[in-house]
Formats: sequence, C-alpha cells, structure tokens
Amino acid sequence: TGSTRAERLLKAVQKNARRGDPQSVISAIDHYCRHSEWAMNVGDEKGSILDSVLSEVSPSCALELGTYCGYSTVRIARLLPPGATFVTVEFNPKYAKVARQVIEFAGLQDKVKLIEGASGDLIPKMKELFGNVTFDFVFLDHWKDRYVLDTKLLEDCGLLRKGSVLLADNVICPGTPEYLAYVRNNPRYKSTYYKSHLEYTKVEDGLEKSVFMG
Ligand SMILES: O=C(NCCCCc1cc2ccncc2s1)c1cc(-c2ccc(F)cc2)cc(O)c1O
Ligand SMILES: [Mg+2]
Repeated sequence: TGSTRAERLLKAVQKNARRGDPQSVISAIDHYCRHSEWAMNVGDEKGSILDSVLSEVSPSCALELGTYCGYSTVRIARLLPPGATFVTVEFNPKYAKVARQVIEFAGLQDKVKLIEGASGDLIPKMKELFGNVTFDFVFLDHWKDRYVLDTKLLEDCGLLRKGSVLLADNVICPGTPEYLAYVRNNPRYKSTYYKSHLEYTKVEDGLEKSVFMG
C-alpha cells in the first residue's frame, strides 16, 4: 500500500536533514511542508513564538498533548535545560511510530518520553507514571475540542502549579472558542494572544499563552 503523509514527511527528514542536528530536522520538515505537502506541524512562524515562550519559561518539566510527527517535540526538546523531564502524548500509533523516528534522527530521544494513548486517560496517570510531577509548561496541540476538558483535568489532578504556562496552538484555525472563553474569563489564568498564521499558509491563526495563578 502507499505511504501516508506522515511517512513521506519522515522520508524527507531522512533524505534532507543531518543526524543529530535538530535544526536541520526542523528546516527539512518546514521546507517539505511548504513546498511539497502541507502537514499540521506548528510550523516555523508559530514555532518561533513557541521558542521564545519556552526560553522565557525554561521548564524543568514539560508536557505536550499531540505529538503528530514530532516537529514541535523536537522544537521543544532542543531548548530544554539538561535533566528536564519532557512528556509528549500521541493518540495515533502511526503518528507515534513516525514521531519516534523523527525524534531519534534529531538525537533527542533521551530527552523525550513519548507515551501513546488518549489525553483523557493518560493525564490522570501522570503522577503514577512520573512521580509527583507538576508541569511548568504545557503545549496543547491535540483535539481542539479537548483543550478545555484536559486543562480542567490538569488542574484537578494537581499537575499545574502557580506560574505554570499553558501554550495552545490553533486557537483561531481550526479554532478553540470554548478554550479561549475558559482561559480569558477565568481569574485563575492570565492570558495573552500571539497573532500569527496557520502553518505554511496566509490564513490567520495564533497561539494563546495562559499563566496559571494557582
Ligand atoms: O487537528 C489538529 N491537530 C490534532 C490532531 C489530533 C491528534 C491527537 C493527539 C492526541 C493526543 C492525546 N489524546 C488525543 C489526541 S488527538 C490540527 C489541525 C490543523 C488544521 C488546520 C486547517 C485545516 F484545514 C486542517 C487541519 C492544524 C493544526 O495545527 C492542528 O494541530
Ligand atoms: Mg496544531
């Protein structure tokens, strides 16, 4: 059978990037998705905003919901301080298989714990899996209609602390209206919108940064 979009993206990394060089993996994916075949990576424009928020937070414990092919996983892992804990959650086993290979090609496999399953099932298991953790940084990039539910779940499972930073992708396109309403009208969050564009297009999209006030 033919390859999937994710597998063709992996081939482009293996062909055009340099082993152990995360920046070359990022550039190879951006070039492929801009010039050959669009894919739902956060992309270079929103990726630069992700980079700057990460550099501000410098998290020692980070969570990503929605790994896909591992593009944002590589962007995040390459900027984490040594010894940081970074967990990324993927629901689709085919995406997870590709992501593991992309992360390994970048040489970042020792910094990333990729777990497969649904966010709603795995979030309540985080303390059991990784010790009594709280996340300093959470990147939301999974099912858009799960952002609010999973944010509430993170709160209820004691996985956020005063100052935890949530960064949500796609708050305009495909859009997460309930999530924006939740974090913007909630005294427990200080929210900032970073206007940008949908990856590799001129369509408006943006990232919402929300600091949990405890
Ligand atoms: O759906 C998107 N992303 C989620 C994929 C769902 C994968 C999941 C991971 C996981 C982990 C744990 N539990 C449950 C889940 S479900 C997505 C879609 C677009 C887009 C934009 C315009 C279009 F015309 C068409 C697509 C752009 C983006 O940047 C996206 O992130
Ligand atoms: Mg996204």
